Amino acid sequence: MSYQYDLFVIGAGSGGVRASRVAASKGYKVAVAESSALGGTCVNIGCVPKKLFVYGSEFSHVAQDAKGYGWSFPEPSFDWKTLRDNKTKEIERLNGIYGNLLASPGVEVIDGHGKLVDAHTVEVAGKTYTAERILIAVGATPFVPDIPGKEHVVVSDNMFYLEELPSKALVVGGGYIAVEFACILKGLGVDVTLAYRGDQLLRGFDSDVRAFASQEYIRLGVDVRLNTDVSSISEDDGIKRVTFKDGYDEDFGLVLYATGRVPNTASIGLADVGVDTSGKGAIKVNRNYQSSVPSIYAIGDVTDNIQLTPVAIKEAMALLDYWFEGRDVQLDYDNIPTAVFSQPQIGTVGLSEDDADSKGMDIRVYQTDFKAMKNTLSGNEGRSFMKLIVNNENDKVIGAHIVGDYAGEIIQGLGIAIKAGATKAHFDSTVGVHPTSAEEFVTFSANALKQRNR
Ligand SMILES: Cc1cc2nc3c(=O)[nH]c(=O)nc-3n(C[C@H](O)[C@H](O)[C@H](O)COP(=O)(O)OP(=O)(O)OC[C@H]3O[C@@H](n4cnc5c(N)ncnc54)[C@H](O)[C@@H]3O)c2cc1C
Ligand SMILES: NC(=O)c1ccc[n+]([C@@H]2O[C@H](COP(=O)([O-])OP(=O)(O)OC[C@H]3O[C@@H](n4cnc5c(N)ncnc54)[C@H](O)[C@@H]3O)[C@@H](O)[C@H]2O)c1
Repeated sequence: MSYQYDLFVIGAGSGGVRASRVAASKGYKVAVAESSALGGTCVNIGCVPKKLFVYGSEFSHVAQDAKGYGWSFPEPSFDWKTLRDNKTKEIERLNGIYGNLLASPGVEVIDGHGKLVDAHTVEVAGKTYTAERILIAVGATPFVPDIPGKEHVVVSDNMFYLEELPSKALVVGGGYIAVEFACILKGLGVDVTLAYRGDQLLRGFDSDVRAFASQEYIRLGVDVRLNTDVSSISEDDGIKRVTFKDGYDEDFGLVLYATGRVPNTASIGLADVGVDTSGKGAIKVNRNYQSSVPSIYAIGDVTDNIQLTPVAIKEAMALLDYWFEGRDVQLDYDNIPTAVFSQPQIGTVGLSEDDADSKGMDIRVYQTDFKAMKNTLSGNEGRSFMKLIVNNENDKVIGAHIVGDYAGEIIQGLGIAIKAGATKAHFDSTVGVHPTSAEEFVTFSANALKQRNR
């Protein structure tokens, strides 16, 4: 049987772009269908514009912090449309780069929504295309719970194109997107309430990190309300009236729901072709990213594993090795470093203290919190936190956690050390970089041992 393409990819996001362009550069005839902009969530409505907004937001502290260093500025002011539109120009520049990345190895880009017709056929805008293999990399989309008035809320996708910034906003959720946007909005001058239904933000992170970060968000001026959930929302003349489950009402200019993301599989014909999915619509794959239909593969957020860009990219590379070198995929999902770009940032890699305890491991924990040097002259009260978890059985460092400036940058290097199996003795024998916050990780002494009741 001959097909038009060796590989047809649905979705030109983090995973789909990498798989398409590398497969084409290795000699496959490849097409990719994209229903929106090249680059996917990360480039257009995720990591990249989000980080640009974080930078924009952080400038709000500069004038205040610089005073103690001798600087004075006229009263600062902020123009939302300048930030929003400069961000959009930068994203459009990146879209062009992605177009070139795909064009140069000869990937054919097809505009439109891809839908499976059978195990080897995809339909896009009324035309059908056949391929020996189909890769589904359609990502995920925001999930909003079914509450009365859900039509009055926005999701992260909308935050990048708001016409105006509200003066007062409610952010609902307690994960990455909720805390990142609560801090972005606060820095941009919005009065922010962050409502989370659970008893602490950032489920899944180390408990001390969660408590410390939450305190720092409060210090920043975010009104963090735990054990709080919304029962309904109504709108009058643009003002959103939110009724909370305890019966209390409050008005906001904007309500952002950041309550998780679900795989983008509602309308791609999976059931018709026999591709198995989980309850949430995630495509079930084996270790080589092959679905229940052998010619159809899936990577990235659509499999609802770990929703991070570098994970989608690594999965694409692992799948290419499987196809081209015949090597079974051995991707190691342990010790994936990650950062939350809140203010302050969080960086984390390896096990939390809670994870290690629940595995019954014999551990010791070093931790410290301190005022970073930059905050001394500025008078900024913000503090940093660092924590190292060590396995007593073999002295290996099995977890590192930071809340503070540059956490995302610092954790990348610690990720390498932990991946390489570094012990506490290796950390101790490493010469610190002085004066930095990161040097705390190589100078933890017995004085920093956490008293644990175990
Ligand atoms: C606000 C936000 C901030 C984030 N920040 C970070 C961060 O800082 N760091 C990080 O690592 N991760 C971050 N993420 C997560 C990251 O964006 C995703 O994990 C990553 O983009 C997943 O890549 P993917 O290839 O699976 O899917 P995506 O990048 O989502 O790409 C899927 C593509 O498929 C297209 N598509 C969907 N359906 C179809 C169809 N039927 N036909 C054709 N095309 C289709 C979509 O338009 C999209 O372009 C963030 C996510 C969000 C929402
Ligand atoms: N810096 C980064 O790397 C980064 C940034 C943003 C997003 N992401 C990725 O995108 C994913 C999605 O982000 P997210 O913040 O939407 O999801 P998340 O899973 O991190 O957080 C979702 C939050 O919504 C809450 N929630 C879920 N259902 C709810 C309901 N019915 N009512 C009230 N609250 C509810 C959850 O308890 C949780 O706190 C993340 O898990 C992450 O993998 C990464």
